[in-house]
Amino acid sequence: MTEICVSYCASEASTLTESGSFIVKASFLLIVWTTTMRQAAMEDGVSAMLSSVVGDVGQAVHRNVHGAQLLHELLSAPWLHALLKIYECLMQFQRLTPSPILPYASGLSHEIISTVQKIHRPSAEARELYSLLDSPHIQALLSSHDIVAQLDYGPVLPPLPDEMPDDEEAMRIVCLVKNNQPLGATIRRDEETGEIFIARVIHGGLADRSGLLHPGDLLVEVNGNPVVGLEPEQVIQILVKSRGTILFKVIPNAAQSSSSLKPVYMRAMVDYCPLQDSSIPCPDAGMAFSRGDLLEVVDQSDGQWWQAKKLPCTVSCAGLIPSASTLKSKQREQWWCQPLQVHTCIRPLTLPDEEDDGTLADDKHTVTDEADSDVTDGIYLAGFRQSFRLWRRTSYRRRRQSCTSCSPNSSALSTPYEEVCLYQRLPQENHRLIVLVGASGVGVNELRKRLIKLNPSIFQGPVPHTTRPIRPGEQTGREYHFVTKELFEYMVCNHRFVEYGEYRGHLYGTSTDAVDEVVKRGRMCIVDVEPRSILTLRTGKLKPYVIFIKAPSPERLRQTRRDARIITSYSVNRAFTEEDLLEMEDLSRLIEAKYKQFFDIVLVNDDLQDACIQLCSIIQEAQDEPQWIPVSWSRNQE
Ligand SMILES: Nc1ncnc2c1ncn2[C@@H]1O[C@H](COP(=O)(O)OP(=O)(O)OP(=O)(O)O)[C@@H](O)[C@H]1O
Repeated sequence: MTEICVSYCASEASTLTESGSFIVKASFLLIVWTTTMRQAAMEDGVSAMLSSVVGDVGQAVHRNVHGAQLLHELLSAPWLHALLKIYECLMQFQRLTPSPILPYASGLSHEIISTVQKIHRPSAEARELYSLLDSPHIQALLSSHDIVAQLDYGPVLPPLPDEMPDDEEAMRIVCLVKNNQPLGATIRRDEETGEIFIARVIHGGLADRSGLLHPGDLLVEVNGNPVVGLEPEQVIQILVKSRGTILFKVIPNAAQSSSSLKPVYMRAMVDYCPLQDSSIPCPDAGMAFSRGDLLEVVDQSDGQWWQAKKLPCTVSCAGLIPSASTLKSKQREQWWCQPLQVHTCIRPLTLPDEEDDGTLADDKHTVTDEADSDVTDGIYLAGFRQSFRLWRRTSYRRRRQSCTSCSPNSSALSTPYEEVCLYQRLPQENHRLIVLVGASGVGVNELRKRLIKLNPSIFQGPVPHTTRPIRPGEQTGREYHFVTKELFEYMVCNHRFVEYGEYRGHLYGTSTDAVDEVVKRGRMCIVDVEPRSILTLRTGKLKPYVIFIKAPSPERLRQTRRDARIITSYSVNRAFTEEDLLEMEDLSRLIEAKYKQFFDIVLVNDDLQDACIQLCSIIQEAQDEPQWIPVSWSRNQE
């Protein structure tokens, strides 16, 4: 069965059933009229008033007044005249119905009796009033009055018979007024019977808001044209050609479910564009999204196509998106079509690095493995040593060259959506792990260092591990955890490192234990990792909050980094070259494109001072304000 989007424009007006009784759903127009012309109706009748307005509007049509034609068609519609006749009957009925002045006269009588009783020296009239009201006859009379006054004597319409004969199906007539909004419904044709059905109603669209059209409703007529046997495209043509109002005759779907669906929140882990998807039932109703977008999925009743809105939401109407299983099968298809990629990123630990042999290092600027200043307020800033940073820098480059396809989103098995929920950290809970990622040289370490220096009793970095020999003045557990190569390799085998690598024959790494240690001490742990390591850190226990440090615009990058210095494996503290800046911009773009679904926020490192202030307030919000986290993190705390 093909499904097609009803893309003409309409709005709800009224509906009638043809089985004797009527349901009147007054349009906005009628509501306005009833309030403004109620008084006029008492005297002249609304029908007469409508005729005179139609005459006036007719003159406006002759004068080519903008919109007058549409209004004239609307006001001349037979259904509106019929509706107003019904309204007049109801008004007349209301006028003839006596209405009580007081619905509860007995209450007033009791109030008067108790007031008179309290008078110190009652007058003769007061005494007479008291005996009158207190007499059983008057009390019985008032009580009978109240019973009658409180009864509703409105006309009771007979209910629809439960079991209607087959030849007398309840037909719903839905009258809609064309405007510039899409109807928000799709139709499909049953290939066996040729019948046209409403396939789906888009949440928040006009059809949904009218409450008159539902999935499964059988479309019988459109503007008086029987549609059985027509192709969906032909039905659409009728709709496109119609002007003013559109009349649908539908047989409601008896099995309609009235259950209100609870929205589910998902983070998109893949990109999707409905215009490039030939399998979507209606591309016009589709909603594009990209990785990292937060989606409010309002309808999952169809296993293949869900309905969702993008948050923060600016439109009331939902869009069609592929369900998780539909996206997964698409991913699998794509994966099989990809050319085979040989991954070269897996290298033995002991393989010497071409950049690591030391012969390339500038003799004048030998790397000494010293940090600018290791100590602040008597507290050591761990993780800022040059060798450790250089290992990160070289491993970055190597991976980038050799393994551009090795990203989470290229995997056929990656989850297309991640269910999320709002999480508010309680004061007694551990702080969330703060993860900074960014292109090499963009300023991740600078920002991290400034943050820790600002308040070392709150912010702290994990102490890295290394196999390089301890030097005089160093302490294990302060600059590094100095361990043997065997122990390091044992930890690697046991997945105890967030990331690790080799630099000039020595191994360096950040262990999960070191991160835990900071968190357990009640501090806020700030780590700077390669983007691919985010995956290792994404656990319910650490609840990482990932901040992507982004390079500013090319002009601002050149302006702000004019006096900045970087360390490379060739030299320490040299100025940025044009090549460095181009590489940084390129890498920044690449990282964002590949990993943005894991970022909680993006911070542009333009002016250093401003970036630092922003970082502080971002971290405070991350810890104290409600944030979206994967549902699995709130369930398990492993
Ligand atoms: N916004 C900025 N304005 C000016 N200079 C900056 C800014 N941010 C960082 N810098 C400077 O740029 C240089 C490189 O920054 P940093 O050492 O933090 O890089 P990084 O991102 O940690 O890269 P790597 O991990 O390769 O060392 C430093 O000298 C730093 O002071």
